Amino acid sequence: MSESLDVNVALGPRSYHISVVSNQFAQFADTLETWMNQSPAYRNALADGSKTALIITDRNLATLHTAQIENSLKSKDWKFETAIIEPGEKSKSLEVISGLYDKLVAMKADRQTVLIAVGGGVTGDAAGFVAATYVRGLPFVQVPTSLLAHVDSSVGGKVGVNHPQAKNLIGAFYQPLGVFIDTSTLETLPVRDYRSGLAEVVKYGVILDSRFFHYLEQNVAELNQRDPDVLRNVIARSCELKAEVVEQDEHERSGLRAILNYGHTFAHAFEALCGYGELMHGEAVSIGMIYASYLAEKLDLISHQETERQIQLLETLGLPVLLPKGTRLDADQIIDRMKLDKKTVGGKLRFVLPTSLGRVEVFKEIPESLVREVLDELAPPAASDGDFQI
Ligand SMILES: NC(=O)c1ccc[n+]([C@@H]2O[C@H](COP(=O)([O-])OP(=O)(O)OC[C@H]3O[C@@H](n4cnc5c(N)ncnc54)[C@H](O)[C@@H]3O)[C@@H](O)[C@H]2O)c1
Ligand SMILES: O=C(O)C(=O)C[C@@H](O)[C@H](O)[C@H](O)COP(=O)(O)O
Ligand SMILES: [Zn+2]
Repeated sequence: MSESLDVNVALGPRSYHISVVSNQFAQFADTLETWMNQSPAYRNALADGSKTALIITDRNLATLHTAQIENSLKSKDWKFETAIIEPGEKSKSLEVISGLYDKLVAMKADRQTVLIAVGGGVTGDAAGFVAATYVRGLPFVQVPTSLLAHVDSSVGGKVGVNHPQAKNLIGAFYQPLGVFIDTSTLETLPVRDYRSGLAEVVKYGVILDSRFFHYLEQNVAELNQRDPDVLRNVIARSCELKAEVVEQDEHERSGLRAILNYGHTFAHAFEALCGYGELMHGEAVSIGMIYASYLAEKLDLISHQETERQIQLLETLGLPVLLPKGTRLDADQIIDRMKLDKKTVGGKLRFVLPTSLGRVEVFKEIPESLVREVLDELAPPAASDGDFQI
């Protein structure tokens, strides 16, 4: 059995652990109780004998890993119910949130009922929003099961749902009590969802760590084969990098946390305009990073060679770097949607752009004409028969 790794997210009274393990779902309930005992807010719950939980999961996970969480809870005499949502981005909606509130009401949940999200980023973001808002806050635990959720969405406390016009427009910052990552979940993850997570991994290399970017370049074959040792390193390093940023700017006030948004200004507009779920989030981020890098080239911030290295790495990991052929989005529409991005101030777009591989900055004064040029020059060609189309 491989050793477990632990990453701490130091946020004062909201500090928590990310536990990276393999084939240790049986230990989940013990780990949960340890975290509760360490938490100033929730240690009394166990002392009061309150061991109730609601598991939120999606239909795919319900027949896979969720049963292992349920078995672990049963072995420690927890009382729980399981709510199942439909898989996919469309579940990040107020309608789904409303159904989950109804479930908590029916259970007569109280402020000590633990909410456990078992699934990918969609489940984690939606469940976290319920946890942040129901009775003004429930103890919340993330059990991420997709690579994207392991390396990004389960860490840092951004929770929420989409508005029909823009991604993640409704939400909160709400940190979990802990994050339980069992890497064995990756064995059942479909390839498209797996690759989607790799896009956020590449993002960390570009924004913060050129050595990590180089490590990814050197380990493409291992990543494509889901080599367990390489994946454990990649998951732990990604969580460490994200934790370091979140610790310094938890609520995205100083601007530092915005660097985690590299590629997302374009990506979120593409996701909303193509229809939620048509492009996976990581696919949109992969494409968005190349648009942003191309914009950075136009501003003489980086060389074309540095964009090419990102393209090469993303493509060898099986990710798209341009919108699918036949996608019909016009520049005005895209710019209009980008203005709903949460980094926008006073109607002016802000972009996270690379200044070298391993470093990005937030730019406030980018002429819209230059953004339009990028959108026009990278616009996808018309589709021919047999092409994947949106
Ligand atoms: N909160 C944040 O900081 C943050 C960060 C990045 C992304 N996100 C959000 O995360 C979402 C994307 O997350 P995602 O890619 O995990 O999407 P997802 O939750 O839709 O999961 C992708 C698919 O994989 C399936 N799946 C997940 N784990 C599985 C497993 N182990 N075996 C088999 N199938 C499995 C799911 O059922 C789903 O069909 C987007 O909504 C994005 O906006 C949030
Ligand atoms: O945690 C963050 O901060 C991020 O920006 C991580 C992103 O990968 C993630 O997609 C996040 O949900 C985007 O946040 P948003 O505030 O732009 O909606
Ligand atoms: Zn993202």
